[in-house]
Amino acid sequence: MYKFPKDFLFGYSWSGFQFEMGLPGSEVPNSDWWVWVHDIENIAVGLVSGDLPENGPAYWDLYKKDHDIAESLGMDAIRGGIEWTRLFPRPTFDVKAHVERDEKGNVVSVEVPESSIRELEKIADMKALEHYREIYADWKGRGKTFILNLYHWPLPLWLHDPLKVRKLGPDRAPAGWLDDRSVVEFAKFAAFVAYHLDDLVDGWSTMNEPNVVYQNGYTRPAGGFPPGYLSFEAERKAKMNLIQAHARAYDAIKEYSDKEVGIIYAYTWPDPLREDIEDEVRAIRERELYSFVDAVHFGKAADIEEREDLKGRVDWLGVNYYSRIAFDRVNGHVLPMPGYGFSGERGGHARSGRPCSDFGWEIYPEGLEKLLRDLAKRYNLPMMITENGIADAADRYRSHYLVSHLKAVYEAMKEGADVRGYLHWSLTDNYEWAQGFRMRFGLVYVDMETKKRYLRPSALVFREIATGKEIPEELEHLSNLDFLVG
Ligand SMILES: OC[C@@H]1[C@@H](O)[C@H](O)[C@@H](O)c2[nH]c(CCc3ccccc3)c[n+]21
Repeated sequence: MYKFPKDFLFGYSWSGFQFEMGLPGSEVPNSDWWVWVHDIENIAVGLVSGDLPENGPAYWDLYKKDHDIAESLGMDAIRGGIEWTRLFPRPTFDVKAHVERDEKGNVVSVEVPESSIRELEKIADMKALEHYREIYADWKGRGKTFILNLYHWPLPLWLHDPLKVRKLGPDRAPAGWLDDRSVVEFAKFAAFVAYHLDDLVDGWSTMNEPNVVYQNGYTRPAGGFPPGYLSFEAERKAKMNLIQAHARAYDAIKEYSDKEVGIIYAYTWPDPLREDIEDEVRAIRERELYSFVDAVHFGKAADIEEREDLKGRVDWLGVNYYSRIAFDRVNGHVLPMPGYGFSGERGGHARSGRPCSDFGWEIYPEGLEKLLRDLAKRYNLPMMITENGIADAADRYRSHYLVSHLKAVYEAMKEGADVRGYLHWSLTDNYEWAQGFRMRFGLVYVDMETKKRYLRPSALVFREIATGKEIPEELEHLSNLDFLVG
C-alpha cells in the first residue's frame, strides 16, 4: 500500500523558453538561447536540432487549457518560470543598487530598495509582467499551489552573447555568468519579481540546475549548450558567480517576501558498480554533486572556503532526478561508465539490461531513493521532487517510470526524507533545448502544428495516483519490469 500524506502535492514543472512560445506575438527573440538555437552554423553541424522554440506548445496563450488538463489529472501544484529577457529586454546595469564587496571582491550584499524598483519599472516590459500575473492568477484562482522559479537557463542578450563569446572569447563579448556584474543584475531581477508577484507565489526558487549551466556551457561543447566555450577556468568562474547570484537573490527576495526561498538542482545518483569503490564514489558525490548546495547551505564546500554571506540561504531543496551515473574502477581510476545512466542506448537498453528512454537515459528508480535518503541525512531540509520524467514519445515506459519512481519517493519518506511533493517533467511536450521537439517528455502529447493536446495513457495512470494520493493496488505491478518487457 503506497499511501502518500493527504497534503502531499502532485503536479508538474514548466520553464518559459521551453513552453511559452508557439503562437504569433509570444516570441522572445533577444536571449542567448534564442540566438543559439537559430544559429545556422550550430544547426549545420548538428549541435542543435533546427527546431525552433517559436513553434512550441504556446503556453503563453494556451495556459488556461493546460491548467484545465492539469486540474483534470488531479494536480494541485505547479512549479513555473518567468523569463528575465521578457521582463528586461534592455540592460539594467544603470539602475542603482547598494552593493557591498569583501576584501577579495566577492559580492557579499546587494540591497535593492523601492527606489531601485521604481527605476526598474521604467525600463521593464510591464505588459509582460501583467501577462505573467494573469497566468499565475489563473492557476492560483483554482485554489492551487504555485512555486515560482526565477532562472531556468536563458539570459538576456545584453548580458550574454554566446556566439560572440565562442568566437571572440569572454573578454570581448557579453559573457553572462562569467561577468561579475551578473550577480548584481540577477539580484535586481529577483527583487523586482518578488516585489510585484509575491502575492501569487507560495514558494520561491532562485534558479533551476545551475550545475547544468556551468558544466554544459563550459566543459561539454558537444552537448549543445551556449556558449560552447571549453574552459575549466570559465566553468569555475561561472559556478562561483552562480553561487553568489543565488545567495544575493535569496536575500533580495526576502526583502519583499516572507515565503520560503529554495533552489532547484540537477541531481543524479553516482552509483558504485562494485562494493570496493564506495568510498571513492562518496568522495565524488561530495566534491562534484553536493558542493554547490553545500556552499549556500553550510557556507562552505569541498572546493569553496567558508563565507558567512553564503550560509543558510536554502529554505527548501528542489530535487530534479532522471537517472544515475554508474562508476567502476578502470586501470586504477574510478570513472563514470558509458552504457549506464545518461549514456545508455537511445530507445534501447543500458548495460544493466534496464530499458532506456528515447534520450538513452537508463530507468533507475533505486537511485532516487538512495539520493533522497542521502540528501535528508546531509541537509535535513524540506524537499520537493521538482523534475522527474522520461523522453518517451510512444509512452512505452512512462507509466512504469512514474510508478517505480513514486515508490522510490515513498520508501525514502518512510526512512524520514521530508518530501512535500512530486512535480512531473512534464505535463505537455515542450522544446527540449538542443534536441528541440525530438524528445517528448509530456504526459500529454502536443501536435506542434495545431497546438492540440492529446492525453497519453500514462496521463490516466498519473490521474489515478494524484487524485487518490496513493498508488492503487491495481497499479502497483507497473513498477515491475518483468511485466513490462515480458
Ligand atoms: O531533459 C529534460 C529536462 C529539461 O527539459 C529541463 O529544462 C531541465 O531542467 C532538465 N534537467 C535534466 C537533468 C539534467 C540534464 C540536463 C540537460 C541535459 C541532460 C541532463 C533534465 N531536464
